[in-house]
Amino acid sequence: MTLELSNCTYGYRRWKTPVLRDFSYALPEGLTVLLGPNGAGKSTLLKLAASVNRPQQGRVTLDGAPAGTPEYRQAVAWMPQDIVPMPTLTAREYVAYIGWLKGMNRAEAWQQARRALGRVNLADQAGTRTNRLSGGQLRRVGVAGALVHGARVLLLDEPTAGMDPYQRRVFRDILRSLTGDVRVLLSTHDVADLAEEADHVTVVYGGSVLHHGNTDSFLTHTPPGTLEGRAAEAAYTALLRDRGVAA
Ligand SMILES: Nc1ncnc2c1ncn2[C@@H]1O[C@H](COP(=O)(O)OP(=O)(O)OP(=O)(O)O)[C@@H](O)[C@H]1O
Repeated sequence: MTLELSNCTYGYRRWKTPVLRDFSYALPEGLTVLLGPNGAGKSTLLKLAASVNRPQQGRVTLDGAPAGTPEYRQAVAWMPQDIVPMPTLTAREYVAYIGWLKGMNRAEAWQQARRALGRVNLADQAGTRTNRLSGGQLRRVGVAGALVHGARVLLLDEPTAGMDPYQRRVFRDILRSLTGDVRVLLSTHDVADLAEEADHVTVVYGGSVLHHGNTDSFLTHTPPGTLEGRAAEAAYTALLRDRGVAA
């Protein structure tokens, strides 16, 4: 199963330089962490892969089938960077609604929403309206929304932002519990937290891929003498500096 962006160009304004230009990328197996400075194009890449936005040029495909079809949307889950609460919906209704939008029937979506909320430790908030949840709780509802329909590709935009350390651990356990050929592309600024857990690391800058490879190859950028537990952060900083990026 391959999610692929081929020669994609995307800009938010026609008269401005595109954010991504002739951008090609194939999502590898397992967990890939997507890193890059603010404004590098991480969210833009995720939105193209999620078929939320369409490239002005190029193609986005899953096993060769084009993005935007119902099959594609069912196979691919996207958690946006900003989860917008819906004041009229409870956490469970919100997650079930995502399941329904992704093609589940109502009963199944309702059932799976309960399960997904349980996985993010929010079963006790299932009946709380989403506008009454804390920022971290709302992000966990977003993660539940990405899990609800059993997608084969998870695109998660800064899923751990605002989560407390315990919930970040719960989230890492969820990632580890994904079975079968589920591919995950996850953007984060919590470099230390996640990069060492990943199978692959992709670093983007200025709309291009600055580094892409398995985690070991990323960690070779760690300068000698780096404190234990700081390897990923130090590797990231060294990599940007070596490529002349002042982030
Ligand atoms: N809706 C929008 N309208 C206009 N420009 C946008 C919009 N969204 C993003 N951009 C611009 O596109 C570029 C890439 O933004 P993007 O959000 O993809 O970066 P990012 O790597 O996710 O950044 P961050 O780490 O800050 O979330 C930035 O220059 C940003 O200002």
